[in-house]
Amino acid sequence: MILLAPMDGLTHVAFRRVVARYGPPDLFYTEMVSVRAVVFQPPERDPYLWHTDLDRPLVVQLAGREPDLFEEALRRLEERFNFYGYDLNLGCTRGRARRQGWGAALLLEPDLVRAIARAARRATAKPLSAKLRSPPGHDRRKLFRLAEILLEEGVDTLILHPRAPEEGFRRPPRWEEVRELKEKTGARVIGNGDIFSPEEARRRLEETGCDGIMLGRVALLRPFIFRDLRAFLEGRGIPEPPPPLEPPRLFAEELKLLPEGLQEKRLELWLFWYLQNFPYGLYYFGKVKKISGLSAKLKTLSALLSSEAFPPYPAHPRLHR
Ligand SMILES: Cc1cc2nc3c(=O)[nH]c(=O)nc-3n(C[C@H](O)[C@H](O)[C@H](O)COP(=O)(O)O)c2cc1C
Repeated sequence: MILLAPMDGLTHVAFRRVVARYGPPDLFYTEMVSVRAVVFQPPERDPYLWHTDLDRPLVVQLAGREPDLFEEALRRLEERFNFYGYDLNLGCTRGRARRQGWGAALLLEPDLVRAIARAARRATAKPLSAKLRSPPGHDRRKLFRLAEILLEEGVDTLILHPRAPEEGFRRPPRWEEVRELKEKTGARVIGNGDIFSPEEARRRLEETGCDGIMLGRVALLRPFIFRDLRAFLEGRGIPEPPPPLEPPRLFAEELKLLPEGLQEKRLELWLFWYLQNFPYGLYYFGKVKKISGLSAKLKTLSALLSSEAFPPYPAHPRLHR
């Protein structure tokens, strides 16, 4: 199983459709959606939940800390849409999540995790995953205990990004924890973290015996990675990359699905990552950011990228945000 990771501000419907047009993963994930927003606003009008037939099967990732809000949010989503499944965010380390005590903050609250998983399971019979970071200090005992709790409460897939919250993206992920989690639980385990090429993807699958991998930033740099990875795993070799201007053109077309007020910001957020494919990418990004308007931005990009080509894999982002 190859999954597209949830990424805040980035894995919206427009981006997912670009990915789908090149070659889809087995499962798409939305960016995280707050349970509070789902409960207190009309979900149909929430662009973070918009989706189409192309970006399917789609899992909605939910973030929050109140079990009753998880339950109510899931009921509302179940009544209105036909998502493939849901995911509980137990890994986000961003400021908002830290301040409000959700995401990775929940790794230290096993009783609350149990209550959330139980409430979620009451509200849906669909596939339910939980995406975790390793607990602080890479405490294995805590990791296995959390896994046990989640599985007891009916979560069917564990997705592990084996970095502790305090590490941000600084230290390499400890993939041996993915293998141990699989061995220890026998559950469906998906590994995530620092896969930047088809070769690395295959190595992680082979080394850990996990059931699948989830790709995040490499998909921002190469939205066609799922096509490449599938071809590579099937022994067909990696196809030629598209011209560098093609993904931004497709992206700008698909952005029309989002509210107008969001389109330019979303293009910028993505270009910050995408342009890191190229040695002077951050300089290009600075130039494009200064120009206002979608079509003016594209025109500038077209000049900047006209003599660029994708370097071979691995596609490493040089900077984080
Ligand atoms: C910009 C950005 C936004 C992210 N937003 C989310 C999110 O909404 N929910 C989540 O569970 N993880 C989020 N993550 C973490 C990714 O899903 C993933 O676990 C992490 O990037 C490691 O995978 P990678 O090395 O393949 O990028 C985010 C990561 C990045 C870089």
